Amino acid sequence: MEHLQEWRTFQENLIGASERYIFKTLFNFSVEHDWAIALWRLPHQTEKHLIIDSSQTTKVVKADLEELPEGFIIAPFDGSGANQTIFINNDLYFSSKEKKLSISPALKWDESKIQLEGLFEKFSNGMVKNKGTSFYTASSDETQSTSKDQYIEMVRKAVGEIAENKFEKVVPSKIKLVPLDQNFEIIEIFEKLCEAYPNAFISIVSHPEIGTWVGATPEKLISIDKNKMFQTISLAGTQKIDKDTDLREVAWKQKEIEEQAMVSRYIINCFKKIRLREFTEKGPRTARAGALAHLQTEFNVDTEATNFTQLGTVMLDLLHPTSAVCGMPKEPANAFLLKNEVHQRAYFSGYLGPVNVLEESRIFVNIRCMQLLSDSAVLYSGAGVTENSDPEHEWEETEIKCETILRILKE
Ligand SMILES: C=C(O[C@@H]1C=C(C(=O)O)C=C[C@H]1O)C(=O)O
Repeated sequence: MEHLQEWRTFQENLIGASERYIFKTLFNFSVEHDWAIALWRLPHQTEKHLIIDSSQTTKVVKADLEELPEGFIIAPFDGSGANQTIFINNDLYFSSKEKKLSISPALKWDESKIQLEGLFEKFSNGMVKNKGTSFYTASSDETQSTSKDQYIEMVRKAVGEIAENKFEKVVPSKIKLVPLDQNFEIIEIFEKLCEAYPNAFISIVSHPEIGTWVGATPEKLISIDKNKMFQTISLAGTQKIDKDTDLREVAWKQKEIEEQAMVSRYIINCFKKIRLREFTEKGPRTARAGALAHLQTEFNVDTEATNFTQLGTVMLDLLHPTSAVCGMPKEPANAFLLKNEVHQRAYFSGYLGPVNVLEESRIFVNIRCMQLLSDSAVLYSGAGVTENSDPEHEWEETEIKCETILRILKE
């Protein structure tokens, strides 16, 4: 009974507190206790979700959406390397809509009570008011930005190998090291990203093992909604647009049209592999991602009508990494990247998102993102190279893609 009263007071305090204060307290408390955190906002929504895994263990998982409990998944670009697919279990869940913290029924009340006592206290004392928000910083080997010459050389080499028919498309990436402002405040960055990019998936993953990744991605990998509808998209082709550009007026060149068609073809091939014919295809149409426009085609499947309940898991396995971030065919393009990219992609161009939260799974490609080090950030971006690529133009494209995050850091 005593606990119940404490819990009620705590929930009442939450209602009176600001969203930022709540996020900050939950981050600081989690980092003090080695708990993992994921904070996100879905495209076209205002509700923000935060989950905490209080197990103090790193959960390495297989991306099996039907088997996994409620939580948040983050997978690297290359699962055969040093980085692994990690799951953040939903032990504690906070929604900005309900302004309520819920404890997973799987957590035993007595045990969690001991852990949460400090949190109750922290909240009522307003102990974090004058402190910045803490986050994990994993060590990173990346100490140098990719130079323009380096990148252009890599694109030239890629065009050469495409001319030799080694592959059709490849997506070389680069990194950009940026010092962090002394007053860097991660929650403020999150809020600004949410505001600037209403149709992106905004997220922060902060985990003792993998550090902190922040992103504003326009690219859905797969989703399964409450009605068991499956969706994936092909997103590629890039051009800069103004704030008030009418998307219907945006024209595309042959290079971009072909580049995006390749991604669609890749998705349809995945459907073919599993003999699934009952999908609908919508597009391509122009989609906005901040100051950029992309070409996008939507693919939808009713998994109940087709009696294919594991479609999400099967497609996740087949699709990743798609030709939007790796290349086509996958194997030779991937071999090119392994050989020619100097940096580790780690979780860049991997995937991430909530799994089975409120009966939905929404997984996105981790692009337009950065990894946070203690006093700097590593930004990542790539550009699709085909036989018609102009190296200088591709470099410019990677610069503009970095701007998605960079302009918010500079604000
Ligand atoms: C690889 C990135 O973006 C991908 C590549 C695109 C392209 O080559 O035109 C467009 C959208 C994304 O699928 C990135 O943002 O880093």
